[in-house]
This record gives sequence, C-alpha cells and structure tokens, in this order.
Amino acid sequence: MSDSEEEESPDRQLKLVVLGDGTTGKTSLATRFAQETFGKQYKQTLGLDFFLKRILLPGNLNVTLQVWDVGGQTIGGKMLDKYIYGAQGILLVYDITNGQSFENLEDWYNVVKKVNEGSETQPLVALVGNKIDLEHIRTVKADKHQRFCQENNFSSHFVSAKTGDSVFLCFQRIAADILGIKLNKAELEQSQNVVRAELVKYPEEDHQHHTSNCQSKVCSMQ
Ligand SMILES: Nc1nc2c(ncn2[C@@H]2O[C@H](COP(=O)(O)OP(=O)(O)OP(=O)(O)O)[C@@H](O)[C@H]2O)c(=O)[nH]1
Repeated sequence: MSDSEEEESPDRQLKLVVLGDGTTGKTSLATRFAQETFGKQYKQTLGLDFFLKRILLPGNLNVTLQVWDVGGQTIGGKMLDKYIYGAQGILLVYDITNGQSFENLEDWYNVVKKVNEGSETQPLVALVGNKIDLEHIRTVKADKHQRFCQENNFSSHFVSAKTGDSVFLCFQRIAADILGIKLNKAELEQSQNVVRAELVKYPEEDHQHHTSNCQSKVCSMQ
C-alpha cells in the first residue's frame, strides 16, 4: 500500500446521544466540544439539537461524531425512543451539585435499555458528572458515581463544560472505546486541558545538602 493510500482512510461516523435532566449541562457540553464555546445563559433545548465534529484518532483515523443533544424535558415523550435508536454511544449526564439529576439517570437508562432490547449490538454507555468546577458544592459523592459505573459497565467521566476540563478527552475516549482503539498515555494527557503541577518547596539548608540529586527531584515533578 502506498503512503497516500494509507493516509486517506475513509471517515467513520458515530452517533452519540446525550441524555439527562434539564440544566445538567448537555447543551453546554456539546457546544464546548464542537465549537469550543460556553454560554452562561440557560436556554432550554426544545426537542433536539445536533452537532457535528471531526476528530482524529491514532492510526490516522478520521471520525465524525454526530452529537445528538436531547432536551431534558423529552423524557416520557414519544420522540425520545427515536432519538436514541441507532446510537453507538450514550452519554448519561448529571450535575455533580444536583443529587436528583443523578438519581433520575436510572429512568434515562431504562429508556436506553428498552430501545435496545433484543438488539444484537448494544451502545457504549458513558456516565458523565458535569460541573466539576463546582467541586466545593458537590453533593453526589464520587464513590456513588463509580458504583453506578461498575454495576452497569459504564465508562466513567468527570468534566466541566464551563472550564472545558476533560471535555475533549471524554468524547475522544468514548469514540476510541466504541471503535476498539487504545489511546496511549501521551494521547490521553494531551487531551486534558488542565495542566496540573505540584509545587514542592525544600527548606533552604536542606536544599544545600542535596544539590547533587536536586535535578532528579525536579524531573520527577514535571
Ligand atoms: N458552573 C457550571 N455551570 C454549567 C456547566 N455546564 C453548564 N452550566 C450551566 O448550567 C445551565 C444549564 O446548561 P445547559 O447546557 O443549557 O443544560 P441542558 O442540560 O442542555 O438543559 P436542557 O436544555 O433543559 O436539557 C446553564 O446556565 C449553563 O451555563 C459547568 O460545567 N459548570
């Protein structure tokens, strides 16, 4: 196979459906991912919004993600089943400061299960705790989130649509999981918007005694 043939692998298309209660931040998450913007003003989604974004996965694989942003008020409505139908990935979104939005995911997941009953292929389901910029007023404990994931075999994500923290990473991991692609550590780290650095201060006199191995300490922190 020539180089140019290798480069031009055809796009894969994936349908991802974003579900969860109103005001949990589904539209914000989709717009942060697809348009890299965030609006503070709440505007209720009536029915459905739709976003497209092309990403590149390892192996030069272009993937077009169709993100179906479903309004929180659609639960119980007759269109919801149609929105979910054919999805390869489902994002179950809750607000970490709103316990009810977490409890209600059970109902959203029940609709997903019903739509896919008897189907040979099941969608990958991701549990997404949004608004981690509001960690100080979190009400849904992380272990509750993890338990829900383990019980149902969901992938686990914590994001902030407001700051953008881990949003791209979340969609990238979901797409890679669906396609059975393994992301290496460097690729995962590159997708994380927030850079965490630890500051370590050594006492003055101690520092003088340890100048010879000081360099290795600095290296291990980077
Ligand atoms: N602090 C904070 N606020 C957020 C975040 N994401 C969304 N919001 C705010 O939460 C409110 C609701 O966000 P939306 O994205 O409209 O919520 P939604 O889930 O799409 O709501 P429906 O359309 O009713 O289903 C808005 O005021 C957003 O600005 C976040 O990560 N952090």
